[in-house]
Amino acid sequence: MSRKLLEIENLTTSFQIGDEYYAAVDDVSLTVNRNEVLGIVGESGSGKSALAFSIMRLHNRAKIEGKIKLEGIDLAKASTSDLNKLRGDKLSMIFQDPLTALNPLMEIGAQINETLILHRPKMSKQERYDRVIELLDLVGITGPEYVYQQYPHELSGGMRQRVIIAIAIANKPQLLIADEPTTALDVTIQAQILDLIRELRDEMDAGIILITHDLGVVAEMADRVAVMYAGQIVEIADVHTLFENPLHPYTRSLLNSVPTEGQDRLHVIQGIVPGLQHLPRTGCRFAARIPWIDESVHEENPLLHEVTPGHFVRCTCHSYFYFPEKGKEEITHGDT
Ligand SMILES: Nc1ncnc2c1ncn2[C@@H]1O[C@H](COP(=O)(O)OP(=O)(O)OP(=O)(O)O)[C@@H](O)[C@H]1O
Repeated sequence: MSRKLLEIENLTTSFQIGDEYYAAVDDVSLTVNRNEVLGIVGESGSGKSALAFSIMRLHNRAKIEGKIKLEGIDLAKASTSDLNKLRGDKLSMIFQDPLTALNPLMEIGAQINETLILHRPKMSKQERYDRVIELLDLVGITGPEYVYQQYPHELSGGMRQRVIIAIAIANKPQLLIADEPTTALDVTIQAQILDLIRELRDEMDAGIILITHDLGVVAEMADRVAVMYAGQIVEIADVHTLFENPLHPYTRSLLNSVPTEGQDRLHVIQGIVPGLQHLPRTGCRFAARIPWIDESVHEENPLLHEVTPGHFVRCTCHSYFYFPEKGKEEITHGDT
């Protein structure tokens, strides 16, 4: 069986603002294998959630171009009824905000039960009840029989997030997308949830897309990492290579803005990701945020280059990049 689970080819997702369409995901191609966690990192507004929502086909007014093949089925072209069959079954997502993702008026057990009724209609009532209890237990909720009858507001944030995960994994998805699954949680709960996601990958041979701002989480969890900036992937590599030898100025700036022991000064990335209407659409999109780098070193139409097997970086400017705090004589690839 092929290890490739998801193959995204030249995906562009655009939103209409006024009379124009603007791409929030711009010509993205990537693969997720079975039993693999692909981390996606980037600042707010870089297009990570837009990519996740495109894979789930949850945008109702976006224009989607390109291919999103899940085990050969092109989700970009799938009908609503086919998507309804796939979502919550082969394909699942853990959303950022556990409170808004749950129905406040419905008991926890009934909410998990719903997805079983929808996708496993042949299960008996007793089998479904047993499965819900099993799922609550699996996500580390103690007293599952009691929690079954509780309402979302009666649970802590960490427990609600576990319920969301129980719903997402109820039907053993092949692809699980986790969008900032632990942002709202304290550190101990965060570690437990991440362990759980790792177990899922191994037990279900699932592919996982983990979207996060937190580079520590990525370092710990991901097998490969894609760095997104302004709707594009600017670097992709296995996790070890990305942290040991980051090349793109954006990746290096992100890594260099994380405090480490013995570091006297942090690099602050200048500016912010521009809004959709103001994104540069030609040239190196990161150029404006590294104005001390000579314009001539950017490619006119930056492409992803494979620098070593499996390590891709966009634009040739990485060869000339240095941190202003360190000075030009410090140019060495990956010296963060
Ligand atoms: N439905 C929409 N209509 C118009 N613009 C949108 C829509 N959804 C997202 N955008 C824009 O697309 C760009 C990418 O947004 P997205 O939410 O994907 O970023 P992100 O990297 O996930 O950020 P965050 O980490 O804050 O969730 C932003 O400029 C955002 O304002």
